[in-house]
Amino acid sequence: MDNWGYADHNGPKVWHELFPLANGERQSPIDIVTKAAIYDPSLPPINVDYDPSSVKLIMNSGHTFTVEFDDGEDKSVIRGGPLHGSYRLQQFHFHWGPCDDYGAEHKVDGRDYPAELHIVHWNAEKFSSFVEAAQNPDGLAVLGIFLKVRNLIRIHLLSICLIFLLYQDGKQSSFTNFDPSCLLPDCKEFWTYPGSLTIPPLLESVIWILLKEPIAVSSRQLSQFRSLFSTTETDESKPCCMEKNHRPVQPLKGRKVRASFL
Ligand SMILES: NS(=O)(=O)c1ccc(C(=O)NCC(F)(F)F)cc1
Ligand SMILES: [Zn+2]
Repeated sequence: MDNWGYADHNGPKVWHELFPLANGERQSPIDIVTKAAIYDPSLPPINVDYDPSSVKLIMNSGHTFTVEFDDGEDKSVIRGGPLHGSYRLQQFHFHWGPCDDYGAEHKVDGRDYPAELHIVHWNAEKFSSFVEAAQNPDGLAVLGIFLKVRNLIRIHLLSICLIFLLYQDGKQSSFTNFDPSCLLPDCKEFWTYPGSLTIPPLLESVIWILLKEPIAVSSRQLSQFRSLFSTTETDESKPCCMEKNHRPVQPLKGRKVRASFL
């Protein structure tokens, strides 16, 4: 179990004690002030090319649930936008809160979304492993997608939840043929800025790409996220459930946010 979490005694307010980068110059998440974003017409569109067969397993990574992919070769990649070259898909996971009113990590003009999806990629053209890439300023690219509550059931997210609900003993469960591009909204307009991992060790190696258009989930699905850990935490000594796992927004410290749209 990690020595950090989201409670008062080990949460974001005290992460700097163990992880000094918490007070660094390019920390994430941030509040996207749309009026201050700089429209950059030279930004090419985002291009994802995911191979559904590269999905490996779904696991409880202690602070969220993570769907991992085979990143041993260039099977599923993201290109374009602010990126130079292709970045390889490694995993995706979610952040949520104790209720539907907040729980996403980034904000837009101070607005909270109830949850946020992070699709994590690493620069396999420049670096030989994810961990090496994670030590470099242009090593990682995370595609951030806001979730909004609409009580139409978004079948794909539902299928993830159902799969995850099947997994019982806190171990990982394998599943095949899942293409995360089905989780993306139709509109790929985005904001981009240089930032960091939003959980310790908070490495400042992430090029953030945040899609403007949220995807819809039902309130019931979000409650499934919160309840998942309560059903799987069979060991009484561990916290009963993961009711929130989002870091507050961090100071911009002079960084510029670019927009792909006017
Ligand atoms: N929430 S986030 O910013 O998308 C995020 C994405 C990936 C990781 C991660 O792989 N940590 C393990 C590492 F890199 F070895 F430190 C952490 C946070
Ligand atoms: Zn994340």
